[in-house]
Amino acid sequence: MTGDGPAGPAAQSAPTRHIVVMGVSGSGKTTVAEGIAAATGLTFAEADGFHPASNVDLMRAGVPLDDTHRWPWLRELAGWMAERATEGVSTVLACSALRRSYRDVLRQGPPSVDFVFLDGSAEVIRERMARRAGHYMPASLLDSQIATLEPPQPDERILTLDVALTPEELVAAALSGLGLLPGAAGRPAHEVAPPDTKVSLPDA
Ligand SMILES: Nc1ncnc2c1ncn2[C@@H]1O[C@H](COP(=O)(O)OP(=O)(O)O)[C@@H](O)[C@H]1O
Ligand SMILES: O=C(O)[C@H](O)[C@@H](O)[C@H](O)[C@H](O)COP(=O)(O)O
Repeated sequence: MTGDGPAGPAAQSAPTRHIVVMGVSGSGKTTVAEGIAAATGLTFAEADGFHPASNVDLMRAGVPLDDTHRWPWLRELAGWMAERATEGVSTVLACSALRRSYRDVLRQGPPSVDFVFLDGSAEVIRERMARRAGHYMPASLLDSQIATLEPPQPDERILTLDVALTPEELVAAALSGLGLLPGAAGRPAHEVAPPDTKVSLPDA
């Protein structure tokens, strides 16, 4: 049987895209990842939803996670992306992915992963966390998130955006920088864009 699975014939030819919007807690990952999903049709997931209750209980109590708490969670996220890839489904994930080694675990999932890093002033982020209602993550954990963060290394070729931009500006910059077009459901820009469309990636 070919071409009539859940993903349809396109899944046989077009590679899927897998975007991870990364950054410390409160940097706007969920907001931007949801915006990318809304604009493109990529399937959205929130990495927070993959944490076991024991991890959430720690964070709620103001205790930072360590590697032992994160490895199984990261492997599960990589597996989720890999499963979607086999179904021909492109994805966008909001996930802190603070360390290079964490990002490397995610890269072991689907055939390719593109990261967008939301970077910016701790004070702006702290203020947003303090105002955010109904989230388990206390603003007091921001310092440990910043201490854990390993900013993207040049060879990772990660698109970095300033959290000071509006959500709309961030989503537009992400779509452009990633070569994603509205409604394209993650197909590479060269398959859907006219030849003169400008797609910018960070310098290698
Ligand atoms: N670019 C932005 N400008 C202003 N407020 C933002 C922006 N991005 C997110 N927010 C707000 O900041 C808070 C944290 O954003 P959120 O998307 O939950 O971050 P994260 O998923 O990284 O923890 C939320 O209340 C959200 O509405
Ligand atoms: O690895 C971690 O320490 C957590 O994943 C953390 O980075 C994450 O940010 C929290 O789960 C809070 O969730 P928000 O990022 O949505 O605030």
